[in-house]
Amino acid sequence: MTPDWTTNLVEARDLTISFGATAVVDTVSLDLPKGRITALVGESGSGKSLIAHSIAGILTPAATLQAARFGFSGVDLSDASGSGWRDLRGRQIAIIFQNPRAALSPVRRIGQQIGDVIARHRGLKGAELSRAVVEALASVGIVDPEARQHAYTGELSGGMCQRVMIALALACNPRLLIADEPTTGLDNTTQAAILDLVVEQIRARHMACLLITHDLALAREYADEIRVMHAGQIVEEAESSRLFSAPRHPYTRALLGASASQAGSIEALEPIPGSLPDLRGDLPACRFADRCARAEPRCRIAKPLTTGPSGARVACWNPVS
Ligand SMILES: Nc1ncnc2c1ncn2[C@@H]1O[C@H](COP(=O)(O)OP(=O)(O)OP(=O)(O)O)[C@@H](O)[C@H]1O
Repeated sequence: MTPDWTTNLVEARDLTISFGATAVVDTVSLDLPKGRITALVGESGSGKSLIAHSIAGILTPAATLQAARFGFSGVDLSDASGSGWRDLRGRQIAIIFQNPRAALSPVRRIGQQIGDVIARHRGLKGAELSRAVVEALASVGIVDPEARQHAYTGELSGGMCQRVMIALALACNPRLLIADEPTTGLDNTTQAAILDLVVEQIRARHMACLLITHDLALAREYADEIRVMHAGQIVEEAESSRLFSAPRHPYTRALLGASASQAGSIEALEPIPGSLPDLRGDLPACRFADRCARAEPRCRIAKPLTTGPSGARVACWNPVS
């Protein structure tokens, strides 16, 4: 199929990321549509951050990346020397991480840090630059931005630092925001405020957003689309409302059953059987097969991808109907 750049900002087909002979991300296909939030969920170690890093261009050089297609609005993301790559990584793709305090300089005032980015990307100077800095801080809900621009990160709360990170990320009007566990470590109220802000900005700017999280409640509340990862493979893809009301892959079911927010009560919590497989070993085609009560012999040989009537896709021979 030809890429659909009117709908999607990023299209990956059969993306594989390996360390030596070990494929830690295995033939993943992922689209990031404009104006929508796509959440990548799964247990720790399932490959979520490596996918984010590969899109952002910050994948460790120790990793090898292969893909049938890996593009951003027509620019090849796998070709670091290609034209457009530098502009893409510097301007059009922004990433925010957990622990914003570590990503910001402790010795420069926050207004100066935002000013540096705006000056570099938009070429503003003097009064125009000062105005843009204050506007950037105001747009992420920093109260009294005129005064706050002079603060150092040590004088701000964790939630305020994340707002500053978001202001920095959005300062050059990127088209894609990657949010990698952006609210881990923040209290519930601050978490909600930060994610409300991210959603508001994504919608207003018609950006695409990749939200990486292990928190299913958060994905359910804020994402439009969910992609469920297990051991480097995407096992189910669906709109958020559909995935949570009718999960079809046995792993998705197990993940929901093991989540305190989704199980309904502590008594109803059920641990996921087994653990993530050792990716260095001999793996079945479906990497969940050894943990799955519904596995069949063919699950070890091939992994299907079937599309249901709602458009949801499940990589399973024997999905829950
Ligand atoms: N530099 C590296 N060398 C070898 N293996 C690596 C390296 N970086 C990551 N991996 C492996 O790749 C797999 C996926 O890691 P990744 O960080 O993407 O997972 P994740 O789903 O984001 O987990 P978490 O939620 O804990 O961040 C893991 O098995 C990890 O051990």
